Amino acid sequence: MKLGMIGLGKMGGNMVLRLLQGGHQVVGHDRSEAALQNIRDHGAQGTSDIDEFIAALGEPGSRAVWVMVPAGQITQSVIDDLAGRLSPGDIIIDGGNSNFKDTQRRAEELAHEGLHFVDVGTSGGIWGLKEGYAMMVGGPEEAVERLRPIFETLAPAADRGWGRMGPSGSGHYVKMVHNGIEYGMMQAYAEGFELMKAHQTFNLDMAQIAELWRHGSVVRSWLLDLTAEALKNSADFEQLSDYVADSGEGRWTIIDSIELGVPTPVITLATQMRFRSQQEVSYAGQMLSAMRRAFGGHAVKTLEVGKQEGLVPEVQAGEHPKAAAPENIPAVAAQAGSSEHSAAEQLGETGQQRVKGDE
Ligand SMILES: NC(=O)C1=CN([C@@H]2O[C@H](COP(=O)(O)OP(=O)(O)OC[C@H]3O[C@@H](n4cnc5c(N)ncnc54)[C@H](O)[C@@H]3O)[C@@H](O)[C@H]2O)C=CC1
Ligand SMILES: O=C(CO)[C@H](O)[C@H](O)COP(=O)(O)O
Repeated sequence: MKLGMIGLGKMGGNMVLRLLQGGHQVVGHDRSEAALQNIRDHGAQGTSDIDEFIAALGEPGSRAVWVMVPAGQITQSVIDDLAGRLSPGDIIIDGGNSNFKDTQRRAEELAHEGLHFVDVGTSGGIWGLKEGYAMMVGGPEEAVERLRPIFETLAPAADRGWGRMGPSGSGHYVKMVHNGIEYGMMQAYAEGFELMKAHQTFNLDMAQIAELWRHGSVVRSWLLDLTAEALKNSADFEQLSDYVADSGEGRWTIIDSIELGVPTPVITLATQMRFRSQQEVSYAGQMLSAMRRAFGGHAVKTLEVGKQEGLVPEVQAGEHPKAAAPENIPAVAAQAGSSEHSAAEQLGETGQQRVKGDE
């Protein structure tokens, strides 16, 4: 079958290669010359000229274009552009991680133009080329049937790993929940391993445990396989930042759970943990420190930039990269009126004195 592919990045590029291997004819379009060259090197036609791309797709009414670009505004503008160029009977496929509500709206709008819209929640990442892609398909049955040869080639096997979920939006909806589950599973592994690493009594080897659990354990999974591989290369692992991005699917899953009144505590907390990781400094955390200092006279940690405040850490500084010991502890000690006591004790006394003074 002939298929047009717009977006030849990590996903679209490899999907083109898998389709070529399956004997399909593919025309690719991307803004990136390197991405185009990659598919040309493997025998596909690739062009950055959208008119040339459309012309190469075949007869109006029988054409199919798979869109595999970043979700959101880019997907919207690519679909808008396609809608103006295609004809009734043609199919647009959105294989990205689009919000299912956008998909429902797009399907309705495109139906008015006589265009079929098929949403495909696609899973498999960069491994899909070799292993095949799991595809959760939504949209009109007739259009999905026409695309069967494409799904059968992209899937891990012709009769497995893909299927029509229901009407437009259902494919992206199921993929959204899939990714919510992904967040929860990832978070559970990450927490368990962090706990074992912190429990220093046994000096446990994380790489050894991850590898061991891959074989026969109840918690073995593909995510664990990838984790075990990552832990083998400790030099690479240790230089990773703890910033964890999120591209929307977790947030939308939580919104859906709120709208339906269905509890999703694991997915929700896993998503919230990503938000926390994305903060350089937590305003809420600063506020907690301010309150503790105010009501209890407790010592609090300061940021590097806030050293001049001269606050005393309760715990030895340097344990957390986001906090540092103030350098002017002696100044605080002097202020507290005694250099005999520990700085933390002195700060506590200062707090008590201030409360007394206020009365
Ligand atoms: N990377 C992953 O593991 C997965 C990604 N997805 C989804 O697949 C979609 C694509 O993701 P990736 O391939 O990872 O992204 P990517 O960033 O690797 O590739 C996107 C490609 O689209 C091209 N592009 C951007 N704007 C364009 C435009 N206006 N016209 C033509 N080409 C344009 C870029 O040049 C790039 O080659 C996204 O919606 C993503 O959420 C879905 C499942 C897994
Ligand atoms: O769909 C995917 C995997 O199934 C993509 O890798 C997606 O980008 C992962 O979500 P996030 O970026 O929010 O971690």
